[in-house]
Amino acid sequence: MNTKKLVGENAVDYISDGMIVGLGTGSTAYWMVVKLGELVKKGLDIKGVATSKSTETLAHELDIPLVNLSTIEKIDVTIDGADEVNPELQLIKGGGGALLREKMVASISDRLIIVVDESKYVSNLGHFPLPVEVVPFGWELTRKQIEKLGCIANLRIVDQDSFITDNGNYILDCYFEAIHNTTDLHMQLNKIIGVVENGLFVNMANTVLIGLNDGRVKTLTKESTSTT
Ligand SMILES: O=C[C@H](O)[C@H](O)[C@H](O)COP(=O)(O)O
Repeated sequence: MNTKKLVGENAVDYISDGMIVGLGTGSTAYWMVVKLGELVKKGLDIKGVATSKSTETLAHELDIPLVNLSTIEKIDVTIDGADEVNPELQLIKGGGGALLREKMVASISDRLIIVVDESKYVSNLGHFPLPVEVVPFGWELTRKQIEKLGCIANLRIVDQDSFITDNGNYILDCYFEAIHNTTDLHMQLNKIIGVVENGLFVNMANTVLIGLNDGRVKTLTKESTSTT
């Protein structure tokens, strides 16, 4: 069972004609974008806003019309993946390095819908290392400041080189044993000079769709839970 495909495709039910849609990044959001491309070919009239260069490329390949974030004031719905989700619908994102653009898009979205497989649903955030985007200048100093908050922060390396985000920055993957006060940590991290943004999404998601191994999809909102 490809639960990422299951839940990604399921999420397009939240999209309708005339909407501006935030297009998430990653291997789960991918399936939503592909399905949306099929619907656009059949006549669905929407405009997308990409959360990364890779999603922008995919949307172009699928002929999904895009608008630039700078030209709009609000997005009707954004559908995106996550690396961890807790029962309060708080998230860790940025495993693919797209957290800054994802957070900018989410911040002007009327509704943020998160699509994950069941392995991502956890009681406490923090087992997955928290990605923090930092400017390359003086990054070792920034790392020291971040580590004072109680973690080990590793520079993300890909193919033996520093990973560079779409915005030209580095990612520090921060290993906290567990993250209990997400609001405080979010604020403390973003106060450090040199930090651009962190991967904690607090009070942003409205709905989480979880693809279950038995082929069903669980829908979580702050008020209710249902499985279909
Ligand atoms: O930077 C990447 C994004 O936050 C992704 O949405 C997140 O890492 C989940 O990706 P995936 O669906 O590939 O596990």
